[in-house]
Amino acid sequence: MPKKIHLNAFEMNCVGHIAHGLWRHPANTRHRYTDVRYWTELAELLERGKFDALFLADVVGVYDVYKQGPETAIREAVQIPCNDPLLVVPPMALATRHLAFAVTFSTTYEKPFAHARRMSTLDHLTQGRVAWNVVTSYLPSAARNFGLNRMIAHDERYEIADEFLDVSYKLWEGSWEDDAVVRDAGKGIYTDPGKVHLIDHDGRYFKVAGPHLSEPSAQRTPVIYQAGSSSRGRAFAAKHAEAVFLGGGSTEALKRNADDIRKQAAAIGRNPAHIKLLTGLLAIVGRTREEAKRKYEDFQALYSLEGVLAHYGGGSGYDLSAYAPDEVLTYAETDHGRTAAAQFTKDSPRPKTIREVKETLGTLGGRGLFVVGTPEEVADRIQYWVEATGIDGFNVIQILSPDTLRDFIELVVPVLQRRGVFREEYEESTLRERLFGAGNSRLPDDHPGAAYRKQTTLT
Ligand SMILES: Cc1cc2nc3c(=O)[nH]c(=O)nc-3n(C[C@H](O)[C@H](O)[C@H](O)COP(=O)(O)O)c2cc1C
Repeated sequence: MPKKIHLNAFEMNCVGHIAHGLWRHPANTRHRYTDVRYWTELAELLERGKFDALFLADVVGVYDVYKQGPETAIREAVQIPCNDPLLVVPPMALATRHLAFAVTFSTTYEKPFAHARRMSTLDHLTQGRVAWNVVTSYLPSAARNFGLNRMIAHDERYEIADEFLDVSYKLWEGSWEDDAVVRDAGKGIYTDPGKVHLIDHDGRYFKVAGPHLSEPSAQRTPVIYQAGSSSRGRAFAAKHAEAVFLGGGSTEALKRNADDIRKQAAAIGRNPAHIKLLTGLLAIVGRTREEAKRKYEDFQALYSLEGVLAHYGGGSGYDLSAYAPDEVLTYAETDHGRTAAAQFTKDSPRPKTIREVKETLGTLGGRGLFVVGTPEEVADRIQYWVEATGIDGFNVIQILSPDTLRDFIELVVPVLQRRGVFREEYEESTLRERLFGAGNSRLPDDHPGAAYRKQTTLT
């Protein structure tokens, strides 16, 4: 029985998410992102395509590393303008019954008590169809937006994230017992106070008394996504993540990271099968190879290297405008994203000049798994990558919205379904059940969050 593949749509509440410059394409409707119907139409399309979820990335600062300022990012719409990822979820949840939603929030800048209630509210409203992409953030401008002069050091951001998750688990898993709400009109008791507990967390970074303000939702803890692939990021993923969005463009790097996360998870007593591993996929599909190639040439002509360099500068910390073309890019330990910093340096089979890095970045698909072809050819590559890396699925990137996903759903999904590697129908389920099987709406017992269940004292 071939492994069923998981598919998310990789999106962001903005005009320029990844395919920079393509907002200029006449068929692109991304400028409609401020219209709620843009989102409900996308959700309905994804549900028709039987996708697992819509994954909404987010940042809380402007990309201002490239050319030492935000001008390029602003001019090129590189993740600015950009709206809140969470507020588009309720209307999409109303327009669908099965599609789930992963929203990105930063443990470096959010506060755990308010965030825990926000996520419980979403889990209630979506009947358990929500995930949280846990990020530590990598933009210095984000630090300046939240009262800091510079970013907190890279590894310390993960220390904060570890404690943030512990506080969250105490609130989600331990504060309310499953039978706390009695709603006994005769006795006038809505909730049994003996079954709602303080958490009295007093840690290095957070002090939270509790109790949680939300009653238990279908999943309690939302499905935990994570996306950082540095060594500290992988250790964090091995402890907390239920789904990891792996960076690193080559199949070798992906396999290496996937194997390492599973090995680290097993070493701390987690079943590695309780972590799904995904990566980004850029697929340009046509009914014929010629049609696909024409689309690619059409998109490449509009792809903006300046926009990509602004995006890469924020993610990696490298301002490539400051280098001569023939200089070799060498790894520098910055406090930005180390996955991005490693991609063309220590993760690259050989040193690359700035000219070569710019050529790769300026080519659509240059940074990850990329395929141009017929539906069968795209499905072939998808199955090859799953077998070659051991990953469980993909975050499908949009070039034109919604044409890219519509092409994928109308042309590639039926091939994957015919080959028995993708669902033909949804089962009634929460997102966690969809990933890990019926009856698994709550965290598995081997997850660190489960340790806070059924404890009357949570300190
Ligand atoms: C594929 C991928 C997607 C990511 N998406 C986001 C995002 O939406 N928002 C964000 O702040 N960070 C995002 N990140 C950054 C990571 O969450 C993490 O904060 C950053 O990479 C630093 O971690 P690292 O040094 O372990 O890579 C992403 C990283 C990767 C590899």
